[in-house]
Amino acid sequence: MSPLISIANLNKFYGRTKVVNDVNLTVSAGQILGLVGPNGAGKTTCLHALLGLADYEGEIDVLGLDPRKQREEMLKKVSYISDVAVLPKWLKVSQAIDYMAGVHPNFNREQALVFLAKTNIKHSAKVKELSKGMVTQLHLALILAVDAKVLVLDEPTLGLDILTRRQFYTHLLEDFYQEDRCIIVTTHQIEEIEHILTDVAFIQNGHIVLAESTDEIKQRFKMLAVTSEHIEQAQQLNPLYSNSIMGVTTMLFDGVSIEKLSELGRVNSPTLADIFVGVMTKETNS
Ligand SMILES: Nc1ncnc2c1ncn2[C@@H]1O[C@H](COP(=O)(O)OP(=O)(O)OP(=O)(O)O)[C@@H](O)[C@H]1O
Repeated sequence: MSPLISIANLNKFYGRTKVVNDVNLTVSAGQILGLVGPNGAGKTTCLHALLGLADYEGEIDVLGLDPRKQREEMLKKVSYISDVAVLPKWLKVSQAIDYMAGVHPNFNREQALVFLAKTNIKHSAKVKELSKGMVTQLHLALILAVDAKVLVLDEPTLGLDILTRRQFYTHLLEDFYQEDRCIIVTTHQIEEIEHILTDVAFIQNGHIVLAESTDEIKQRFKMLAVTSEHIEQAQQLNPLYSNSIMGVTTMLFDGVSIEKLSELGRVNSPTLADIFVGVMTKETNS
């Protein structure tokens, strides 16, 4: 089955500065890809290219369409929540729903109402009367009720409290995710979305430094709590990073067998955040 999104040799310059550097990525049905990178790495720029919001060099195919030339057609099947999502302050919740039902051919009013019923948002309320989290929930209700094959989320939970952030990702899985759809999500709170991701791409300085399924990544990387007498031996296996706190040294390894590491201490599975720090540290030092 061909991917729903295919990005090939994507480059983007602002003036003379290259901010996206030869990015290649595919996302297939059923995948939830986390695009993770430090500030200014190029995540939003990649997403804007994908949505036809920014010009670029390279080839992007979304659902068989070219975002530059067939944007209107593409947006019938693609939903997007950006980190700067705003809704007009004077708009009533009921008007927002009517508006979406009027303009979007694939908007499902019933689904939006079901979603809103799970919140404290009143239909008669104006956007200016809602808290920041409620505005995001309203936005989410509107977007998730669009029958889209592709959902693009750029820091969707920015400014929300931890309970609302958790709720957001639970709703995403329960109310949107299906095997025939895909999601691309960027976030700095990688630990909060780790459990929902099927795939991860780490990006630094516009360049993809690691792109794999979360299963493969968990196989590849191992965390070792090294016993003191084995620290030198462990160093020789080239850890991505080494950290000593209160007399315990932990090291992150890429591609070293569990058997070998077990001889040197206790082996654990690192979190994606650990791996991200390790890979970024290695890239910065190399
Ligand atoms: N309109 C613009 N004009 C000039 N440079 C820009 C513009 N938009 C983004 N950039 C630059 O492109 C680079 C990538 O920015 P981008 O917003 O894609 O990063 P990001 O990974 O999304 O960052 P963050 O996590 O901070 O949101 C940055 O160096 C930024 O300064």
